[in-house]
Amino acid sequence: MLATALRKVRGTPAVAAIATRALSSHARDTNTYIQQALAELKLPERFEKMLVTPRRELCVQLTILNDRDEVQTFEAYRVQHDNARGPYKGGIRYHAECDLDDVRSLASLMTWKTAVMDIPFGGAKGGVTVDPSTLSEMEKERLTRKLVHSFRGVVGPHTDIPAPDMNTGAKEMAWFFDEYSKYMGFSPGVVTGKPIDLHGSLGREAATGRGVFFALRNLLEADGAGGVEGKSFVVQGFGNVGSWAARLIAENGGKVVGVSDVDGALHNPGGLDVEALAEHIQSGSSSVDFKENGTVVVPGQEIFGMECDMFIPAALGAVIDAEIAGKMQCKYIVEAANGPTRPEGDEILNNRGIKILPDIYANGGGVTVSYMEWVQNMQEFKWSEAEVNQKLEDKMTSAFEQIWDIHQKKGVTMRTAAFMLAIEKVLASRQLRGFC
Ligand SMILES: NC(=O)C1=CN([C@@H]2O[C@H](COP(=O)(O)OP(=O)(O)OC[C@H]3O[C@@H](n4cnc5c(N)ncnc54)[C@H](OP(=O)(O)O)[C@@H]3O)[C@@H](O)[C@H]2O)C=CC1
Ligand SMILES: O=C(O)CCC(=O)C(=O)O
Repeated sequence: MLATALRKVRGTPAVAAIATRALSSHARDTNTYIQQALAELKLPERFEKMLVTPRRELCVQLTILNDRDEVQTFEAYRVQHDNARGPYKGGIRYHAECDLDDVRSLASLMTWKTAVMDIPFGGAKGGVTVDPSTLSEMEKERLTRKLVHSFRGVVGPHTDIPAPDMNTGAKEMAWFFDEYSKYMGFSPGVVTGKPIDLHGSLGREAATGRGVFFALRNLLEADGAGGVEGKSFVVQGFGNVGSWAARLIAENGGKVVGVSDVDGALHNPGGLDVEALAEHIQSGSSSVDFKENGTVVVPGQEIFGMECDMFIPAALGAVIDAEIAGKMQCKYIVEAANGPTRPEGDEILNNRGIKILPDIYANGGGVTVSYMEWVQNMQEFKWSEAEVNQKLEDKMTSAFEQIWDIHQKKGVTMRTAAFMLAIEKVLASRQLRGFC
């Protein structure tokens, strides 16, 4: 059916450059990757505009009273990119540098990610321009509840389902669920990534990092490089995603030789004690105060030049530009972060023979288990953690096999292969629904 659907839309001139006029770097980068896949698919230009343009963008001002009774105002965004395959889905980020362009790009990536992972959702993303470290717990709660007040008309269990992203987690999702339920009645399915004791799913907290682990293991095996054991890894960002990925790598015999966060980077060619580092950070200490034989503290930017088998960006987007790409000393990059590699960096890495497993697959474990949480909420049952992890592993493997197959058969990068897979699925749904 997909082949028929696509045959009908082919046959007109291949895509030309898309209009990037109003876009700054993040959205333009994502659109470049879409263009590259569209060119391979030889799809007509008219689809390009439709695929890159979000369905809806909501920009609001959130005003709260801070703990000193002063008025504080924050910009917040929800971009709903595409819902052809199901309700919009995507996290909410709290970050000082988050802006509409950033959220636009992240929302688009969600559309392709849910399609690659073959879960019945579309793509959206939310963000608040705020440095959460400057807010107290009470202020963060007020801000989150205000966000629900502004977004409640466009989100819902069958409409748009938010989740955690950078600097948000189970606590924020609990406030979100509670506030939304005040307006709309009991609605656990409005948001995923909730605490286990409040309709969250077992396995969701670790899911993105666990998915990254399955992804990298699949890549090494398919590429004939063997297993994780004995290989060296560098992880940029040691939050939810980076720390879980690093833990699973270490648990499976991999050597994590470098990690970084906002405070700086740690380097230990013999392999860091990841569990001890995670406990150290969890206790409120800075990563750079971690003391271990053989571990040295270096400036954060040095993480990119560390020698390793595999580099895992797990922090912000757009960190690997042309200059950084020229310095990297790894064989593989597995994109745990969203949008970490800029197109000019991507080209250099491809030319250097460094293989990149793209974000829209590599970090798809989070939204996949979010889908499982939503299913459990809607059906009012609970899967065990082992069941969730097994379903996640199956999904990660099945998506990988499809990407690898396109990569091998068409001779395109894994990024282009993943976008090709996703675009075909979204277009087929769009066409079957009548392009409305
Ligand atoms: N959470 C999820 O389920 C999913 C997340 N992602 C993506 O994964 C990435 C990480 O998200 P997540 O782990 O949830 O976020 P967290 O907020 O839990 O962690 C982010 C980490 O990145 C670090 N960091 C931030 N800025 C820098 C910097 N300039 N240099 C080095 N490290 C930095 C932070 O350091 P510090 O702690 O010092 O602030 C922290 O360790 C993001 O790109 C996100 O979009 C993708 C799919 C799902
Ligand atoms: O869990 C989700 O629904 C979305 C997570 C997310 O924002 C992402 O995958 O980037």
